[in-house]
Amino acid sequence: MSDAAIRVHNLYRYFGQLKAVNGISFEIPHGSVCGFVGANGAGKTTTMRILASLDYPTMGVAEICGINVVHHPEEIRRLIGWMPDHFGNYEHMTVLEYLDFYARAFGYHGKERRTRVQEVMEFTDLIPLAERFSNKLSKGMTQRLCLGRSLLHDPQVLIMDEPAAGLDPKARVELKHLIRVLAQEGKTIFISSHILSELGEMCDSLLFVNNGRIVHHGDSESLKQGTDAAGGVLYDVQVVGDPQAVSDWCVINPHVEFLESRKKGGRIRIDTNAPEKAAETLARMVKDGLQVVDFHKEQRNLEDAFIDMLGRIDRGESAQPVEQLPPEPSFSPPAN
Ligand SMILES: Nc1ncnc2c1ncn2[C@@H]1O[C@H](COP(=O)(O)OP(=O)(O)OP(=O)(O)O)[C@@H](O)[C@H]1O
Repeated sequence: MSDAAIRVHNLYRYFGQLKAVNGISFEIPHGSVCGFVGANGAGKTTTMRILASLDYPTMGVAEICGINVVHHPEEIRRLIGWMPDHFGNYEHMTVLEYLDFYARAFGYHGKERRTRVQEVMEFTDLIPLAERFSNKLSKGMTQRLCLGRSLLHDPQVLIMDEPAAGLDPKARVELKHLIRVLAQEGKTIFISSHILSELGEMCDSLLFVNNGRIVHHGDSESLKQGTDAAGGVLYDVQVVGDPQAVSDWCVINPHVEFLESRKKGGRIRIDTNAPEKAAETLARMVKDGLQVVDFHKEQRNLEDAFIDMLGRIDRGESAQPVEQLPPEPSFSPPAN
């Protein structure tokens, strides 16, 4: 048995001929924040719904804290907080009534119920909105209400499907702050989003999915510092004196290409990822008389790195889907 908070092993979900989830495997350790990224239709919601025990896989295993989501859905619903991408709220029900209703549904009574609702409203800053009708909230307030609802039973694992979609920048910052606080409290958070730069900031790891398969699982740095489409690495070089010296030097040196001028030097491309090659290039520059004051790998943003990776996969080049693990026994969903 795995001690991961979330474990998915060779998971498949077919809708007729469509392979929405096509053999994915990953583990997310306790207390970490993992971003789930992919284009529209990549299979994120389907995977999350299976983890939330709202759908059955065609084949494979999904576990939360070592508990199988298909075999023990009731236990899973105690362990997880589920924040769907769309959620319904009720007309003529205030924020307070709404949360109180769900607290009852979770089985809380009397003082304990009032305390839970109060704590959640404080955390999500909903107290000033307690008497507001829940269907008359802004998108940001609605998301805070949805987060509050998912936290009522103090779940260990939070599964959030596109929580930042449609939020203005201020509401996004507020949501990010709440997620950070929850992470500091030790909750495991699995969050999907299209806003890659924000995910990179708040996640310990990123899981990229494409056409139902995992294409990258690692931290955002490893993705941003990857190679370009042809395997080269980009560097920023700054020199004292004439910046033209950098481009002149590149013309007569193999394996190095000058890409564009910068105020104090230029942007160059070294045609291999090997660090020795970078060290050798820098040493040669200095030996040839360039007064180099800065020489560093260019940081690409996550969007560019992701698009680049998808391009390579489409062309059948270097990046490959993460290796598939041997299958575990499949099962048939219960008949009910
Ligand atoms: N109940 C269903 N019946 C048939 N096809 C479905 C069903 N649910 C999802 N799909 C299809 O499965 C694929 C994956 O959908 P999914 O919603 O998981 O993607 P996603 O990555 O969450 O996309 P988005 O970012 O647009 O929400 C899509 O092609 C979708 O149309």
